[in-house]
Amino acid sequence: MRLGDLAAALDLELPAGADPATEVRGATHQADWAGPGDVFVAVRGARVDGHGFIADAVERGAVAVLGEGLPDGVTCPVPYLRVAGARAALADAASVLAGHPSRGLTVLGVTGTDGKTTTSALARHLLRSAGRPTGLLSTIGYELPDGVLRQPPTHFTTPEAPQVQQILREMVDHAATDAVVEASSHALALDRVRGVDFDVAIWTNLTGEHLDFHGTMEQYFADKSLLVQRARHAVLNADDPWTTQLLPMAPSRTTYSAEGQPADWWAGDVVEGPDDLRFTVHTPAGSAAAVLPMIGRFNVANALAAMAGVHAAGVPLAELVAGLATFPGVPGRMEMCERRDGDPRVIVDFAHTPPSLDKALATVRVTTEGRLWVVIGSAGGPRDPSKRAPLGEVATRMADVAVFTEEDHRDTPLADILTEMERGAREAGRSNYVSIGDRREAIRHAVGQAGPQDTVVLAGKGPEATLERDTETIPWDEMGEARAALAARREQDAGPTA
Ligand SMILES: CC(=O)N[C@H]1[C@@H](OP(=O)(O)OP(=O)(O)OC[C@H]2O[C@@H](n3ccc(=O)[nH]c3=O)[C@H](O)[C@@H]2O)O[C@H](CO)[C@@H](O)[C@@H]1O[C@H](C)C(=O)N[C@@H](C)C(=O)N[C@H](CCC(=O)O)C(=O)O
Ligand SMILES: Nc1ncnc2c1ncn2[C@@H]1O[C@H](COP(=O)(O)OP(=O)(O)OP(=O)(O)O)[C@@H](O)[C@H]1O
Repeated sequence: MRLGDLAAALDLELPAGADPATEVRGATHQADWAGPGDVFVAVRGARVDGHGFIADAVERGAVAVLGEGLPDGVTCPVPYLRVAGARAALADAASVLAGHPSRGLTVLGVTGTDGKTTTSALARHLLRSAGRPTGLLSTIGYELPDGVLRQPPTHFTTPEAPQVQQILREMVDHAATDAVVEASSHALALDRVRGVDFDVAIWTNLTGEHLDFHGTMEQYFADKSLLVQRARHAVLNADDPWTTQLLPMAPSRTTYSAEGQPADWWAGDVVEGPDDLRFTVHTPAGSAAAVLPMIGRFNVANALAAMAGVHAAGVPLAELVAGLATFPGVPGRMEMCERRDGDPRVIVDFAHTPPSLDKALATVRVTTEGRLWVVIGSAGGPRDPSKRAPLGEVATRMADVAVFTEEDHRDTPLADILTEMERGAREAGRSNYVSIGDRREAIRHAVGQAGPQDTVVLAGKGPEATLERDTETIPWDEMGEARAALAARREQDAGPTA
C-alpha cells in the first residue's frame, strides 16, 4: 500500500515533502521488529517513550513514523504523521494494512477474568464440529483451521494489534470462515483489538484481578465492557453481578446461567461425575441432554457461554450438543493425570486467582472421597501482590491440606510471598498448611503423602512451559512432574526389592 493511501485511510495529513507513493509494508510498535517499508508507531508507554527508538526503527528500514507529537530534541529523518492516540493509530494502521481481515470472518470475542481460554477452546471446537473452518487466538497460542497450535513471537493472551491483524489475515488466507479471539482486559484497555470487527462478545465473569494495571474494579469493568459495546451481539452471564450493568450496553444479547438465575440459556439437572459433567441445556430453541467430558462445575457455565455464542453465529442446538460430547479439553485446565490402582487422583489446573481457586477446589471436592490437597504458589515480579494472602486463605479453607510453594516469583524474594500466603491462612485461624519452596519437592510431598481416595490439585501453573525462579527461567512441565511424583510414590510403596 502507498503511504498516501494509508494516510487517507486513517484520515491523516501527510507532512510537507513526504512522498505519497512510498510503499508501506506493515506497521509496528516495536522498533527492533521494524523492517524495510514499515511504519513505526511511537507509543508513549508506561515505562518508556517509543519516540526514543525512532532512529533504531528508521535504521531498520521504517519509512514513516506515527506519534502523538515529537518530544523536544527528538528528530525524525522520515515523514512524521501526528495522531491523536498512538495505540489507536497502531491498531487502525495494522487493520488497514492487513486488509481488514476480520470483516471476512465471523469473529467471536471472549473476555472475563476466568474461563476465557476454556470458553474460547470450546467455541472453536463447536464451530469446527459444525463443519466451519475456524481459527483461534488464545493464551495457548493460535490455530488456523488445520487445528495446529502455533505461537506468536511474544507470549500474550492477546498480542499487540499488528500481530492480531496478521494472525487474522493468515486465518482468512487459510480459508477460515470463523475466528475465536480471546480478548484480555489489557488488550481492550491498550487498543490491541481495536480494528477487530466482533460479531459476538462472550462474557464469562468479572472478579478482582489485574488491579495493579487497571487501578479500580470500576476501571477494570469499563475496560472489559468495551468488547460488549463493540460487538453486534453479546452473550452475558446472568450469574455475574456485573451483567446488570452490561445489559444496556449490548446492542443485542443472549443471557446464560449455570446457577439457576433467569436466563435465555440455562443448565438444569447438573451431575458432576468423576470424569464428566452431565446437564440439560434449556434454550429458547428447545432443550437437550448434554455431556461435557470435563470436570469442574464452572465448566458448565463455560459450555453454556460457548454454546450460546456459537448458536448466535448460526449453529443449531443439536449440532452444539453433539460437538460438546467430543470436546478434548484444554491442556492444564482441570486436566487429570493418568493413574493406576492405589494412586491418588492428581489434577493439573491453572486456577491462580482466589475466586478461581475457590471454585476449582469446591468442584473437585464433590468427587473426592478422601482428603483434598492443593499445591499452590503466587507469582512475583510485576504481578499483583494483593492476591497472595487471599490465596493462602482460600487454599486452607477449601482443601484439607495446602502446600504453599513457588510460582514464578521472579525477582521477589520467595520467602516474602510464602509469608504472605501463610499470613492469609493464619489470620483466618487455620494451620493446615506447609510451605515447601521448591515446587518439585512440594508436588512430591503432596502426592507422596496422599492416600488412594485423595485428590491432589496442582494449581496455578497449568500448561506453562517455564518456571521463573529468581533471575532464572527453567523449563517446566507440571503434568510431567505429576507423573514423576506418582512414579516416585509407587516406588516408595513397593519398597526395596533386593
Ligand atoms: C501492562 C502491559 O500490558 N504493558 C504493555 C505495554 O507496556 P508499556 O506501556 O510499559 O510499554 P513500554 O515498555 O513503556 O514501551 C513503550 C513503547 O516503546 C516500544 N519500545 C520499547 C522498548 C524498546 O526497546 N523498543 C521499543 O520500540 C514498545 O514496543 C512500546 O510500544 O505495551 C507494550 C507494547 O506496546 C507491551 O509489551 C506491554 O505488555 C507487558 C510486557 C505485559 O506483560 N503485559 C501483560 C500484563 C499482558 O498484556 N497480559 C494480558 C493477559 C493478562 C491476563 O488476563 O492474565 C495479555 O493479553 O497477555
Ligand atoms: N467460568 C469459570 N469461573 C471460575 N473459574 C474458572 C472458570 N473457568 C475456568 N476457571 C478456572 O480458572 C482456570 C483458568 O481457566 P481459563 O484458562 O479457561 O481462564 P482464563 O480466563 O483464560 O485465564 P487466564 O487469562 O489466566 O489464562 C481454570 O484452570 C479453572 O480453575
